[in-house]
Amino acid sequence: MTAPAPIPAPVPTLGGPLLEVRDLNAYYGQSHVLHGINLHVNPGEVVSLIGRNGAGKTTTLKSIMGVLRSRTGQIRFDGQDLLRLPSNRIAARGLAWVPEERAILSSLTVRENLELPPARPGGWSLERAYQAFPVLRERGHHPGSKLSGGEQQMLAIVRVLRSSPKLLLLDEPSEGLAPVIVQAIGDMLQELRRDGLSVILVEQNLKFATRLADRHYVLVDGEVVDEVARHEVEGRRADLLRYLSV
Ligand SMILES: Nc1ncnc2c1ncn2[C@@H]1O[C@H](COP(=O)(O)OP(=O)(O)OP(=O)(O)O)[C@@H](O)[C@H]1O
Repeated sequence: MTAPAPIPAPVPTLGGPLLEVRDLNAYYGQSHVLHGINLHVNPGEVVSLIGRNGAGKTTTLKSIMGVLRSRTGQIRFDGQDLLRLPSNRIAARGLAWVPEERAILSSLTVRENLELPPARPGGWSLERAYQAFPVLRERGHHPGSKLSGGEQQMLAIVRVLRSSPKLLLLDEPSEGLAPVIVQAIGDMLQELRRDGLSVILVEQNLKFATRLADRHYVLVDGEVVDEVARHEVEGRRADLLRYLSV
């Protein structure tokens, strides 16, 4: 058996980060949930947001995507401020979000889900999607509602890759899935990483997150309280586990 190819480190660019979030505050009505989040994602980097339930990970993704509009601060992507753009224009700039609830169209078949909307230039072809997850070809005529949780997650991810995003936002892709499916999704994300796609990965599964991410931001009560780089993970594993334990 040959050893897997080493994953190249992301190439630092002179152009600065792809995404830069500064002093992000977010609100649900009167409830102030994010308290000055600062984070960035460099081109080709996989960054994780980790933290307990309710720490603000999903709210950070929703704020970046403009799905939650009640927010202040700065969100710069590819040099442009996203704060005032509606979510469809944010998506059109190359950000793709796969929410925790795996937004697929449950009444449409797998194939219809993949074909709607049509692939953009540089996006994944149907063939590439089927090569990554052959089960999607086998289930091509099944409605989304009849898929297992793992199949839904695979479909949700490859569906957004059809639009050729520059930054992929994944919310707990491993949650509730069997180890073999988590492994398959992790392998596919490694492939995307090798291709240079930038990713923000929200995770509570530390093993999954540390396998993939170059850096980890730890969120507690709507604030980033720590940042751990890949090379620091081994020495700081106890801290990371403590941040996640209830
Ligand atoms: N729609 C909402 N209305 C009001 N408060 C909300 C809403 N969604 C989330 N919250 C609150 O905002 C805070 C942050 O929640 P968020 O979902 O971002 O956390 P999380 O870190 O993603 O955790 P989880 O894994 O549980 O989703 C929590 O206190 C949560 O109760």
